[in-house]
Amino acid sequence: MTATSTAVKLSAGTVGSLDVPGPSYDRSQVTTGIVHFGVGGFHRAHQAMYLDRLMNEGKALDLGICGVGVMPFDLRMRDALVSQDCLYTLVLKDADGSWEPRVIGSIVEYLYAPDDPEAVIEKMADPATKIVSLTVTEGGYNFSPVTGKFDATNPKVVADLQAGAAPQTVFGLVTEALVRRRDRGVVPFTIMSCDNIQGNGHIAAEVFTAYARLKGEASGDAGLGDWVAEHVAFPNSMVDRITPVTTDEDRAQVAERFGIDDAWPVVCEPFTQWVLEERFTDGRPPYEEVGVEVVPDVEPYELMKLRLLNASHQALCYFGYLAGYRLVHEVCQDPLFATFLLDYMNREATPTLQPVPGVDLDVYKPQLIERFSNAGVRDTVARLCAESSDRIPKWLVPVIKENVASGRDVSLSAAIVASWARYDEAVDEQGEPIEIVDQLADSLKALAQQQQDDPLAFVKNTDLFGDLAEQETFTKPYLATLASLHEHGSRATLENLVANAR
Ligand SMILES: NC(=O)c1ccc[n+]([C@@H]2O[C@H](COP(=O)([O-])OP(=O)(O)OC[C@H]3O[C@@H](n4cnc5c(N)ncnc54)[C@H](O)[C@@H]3O)[C@@H](O)[C@H]2O)c1
Ligand SMILES: O=P(O)(O)OC[C@@H](O)[C@@H](O)[C@H](O)[C@H](O)CO
Repeated sequence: MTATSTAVKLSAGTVGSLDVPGPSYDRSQVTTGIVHFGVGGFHRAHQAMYLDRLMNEGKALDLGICGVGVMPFDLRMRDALVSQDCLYTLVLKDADGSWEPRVIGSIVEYLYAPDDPEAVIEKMADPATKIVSLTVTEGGYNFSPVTGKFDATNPKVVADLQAGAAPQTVFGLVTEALVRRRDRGVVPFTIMSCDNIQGNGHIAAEVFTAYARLKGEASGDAGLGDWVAEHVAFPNSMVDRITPVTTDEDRAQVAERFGIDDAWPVVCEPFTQWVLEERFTDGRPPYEEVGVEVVPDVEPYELMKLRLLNASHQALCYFGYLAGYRLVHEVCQDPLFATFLLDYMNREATPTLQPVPGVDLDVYKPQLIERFSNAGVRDTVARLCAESSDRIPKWLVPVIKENVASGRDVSLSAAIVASWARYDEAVDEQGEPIEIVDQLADSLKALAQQQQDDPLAFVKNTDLFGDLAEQETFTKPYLATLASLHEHGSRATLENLVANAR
């Protein structure tokens, strides 16, 4: 879709003339101090926005962001950002239909790694770079959710480990930069994960150290893994802001409402939260001055967010899709679904949480339903159904395992897993095909299709579920829900689950 003819192409030259707030700082004076892998919607709605807030106060101007993409998909982001001097419009969409725009200027350069891996490595090796941050999705960490160990058999990792290979992965690129810093006597940067993974800093430490050990072994640099483990900081963080995929309609609306021709604006909800562990090797922006909670221990916040918000997203998406919904707010404005979500949160997620400093869960949980119900955001059920094999094992399976181990009921969590298994049969309740978007789509569909003969086939996948298929506390409600989904459909199944929970 092309922007309306009166819209002005966003650029360093035009930003000052727009009728929308933008950088009050001189971007030509901003230098790179943060390298970020995975510049998608979320990074631009969250970390880059917080930094822009600081820059608007005249701070952190030496900590501008250099975005890096490693995936083919990132070519589009490179072209979009480079065409507009890395500026973009961030639009907060309120439930009342109002839109609040701001042009963000904290990303100052963008490198597409396959174009020039050496440039990316040297950017990170530069002593001016203090932090390498990541939003590379749950799958980007390349670890088994069951064992927590790095997958050294990934073909791209295997290729990066070859002597003399130009690195393609975030592991290969980052490790080479760390080697250069070590050899040049430069303090290592902090690796700051901003992905939705419990203990994201611990996991980042695990996978980057594992890669460094393998690289060290392959290149005769035996101490490399230990050096990374000892000298690199990996803060944990809890990150939160619902950021749906930008649509062509969003682009057209940004042009029409604000007169900005922006190749890739970002839209999101007004709510934002970032709780960050204080653990950095070489300083950090004074994030606490712009609303970030910097704390010694992030774990209670992470558990709360991943098990209440993210797991609830999975709780609503398959049942919602099967019931005919395509937009998240429509699902959550349906009282049956809202009740089911709150039942899951109260009965099964909450008993696995720790006390969360400063947070009243009785306020937080209904607030989630309100956020999900924001009709302005137009988040899609499809976004939540995608890459489920990276999400359910990391967010919901730990809740189930903890409850099973403590002898508590898991009926609702088991039902959510059953709804995923039913969804992955790839045919909806009207007999129409469902497109399963998942890197494991083929194997998941094959398992789901076997469940007419073997109803436990899907959950016998031990890579995703460990030994849950052998736990009767889990299998009993799982089998009951799966049978009900086949026999009565999504809505009637939910009605029954909700009634039984009373
Ligand atoms: N969208 C949200 O509401 C939201 C909110 C909180 C946290 N997050 C976190 O941010 C992540 C990204 O979300 P998004 O909305 O920006 O998605 P997105 O699809 O817009 O961007 C994802 C980015 O990750 C990159 N990526 C994917 N796999 C990779 C890999 N193996 N190696 C390197 N880069 C890889 C992609 O190329 C892309 O640049 C989520 O997976 C989640 O962990 C998202
Ligand atoms: O982006 P993912 O894959 O981590 O998960 C999908 C959603 O649950 C997630 O993006 C939420 O919208 C987000 O975590 C809200 O802060």
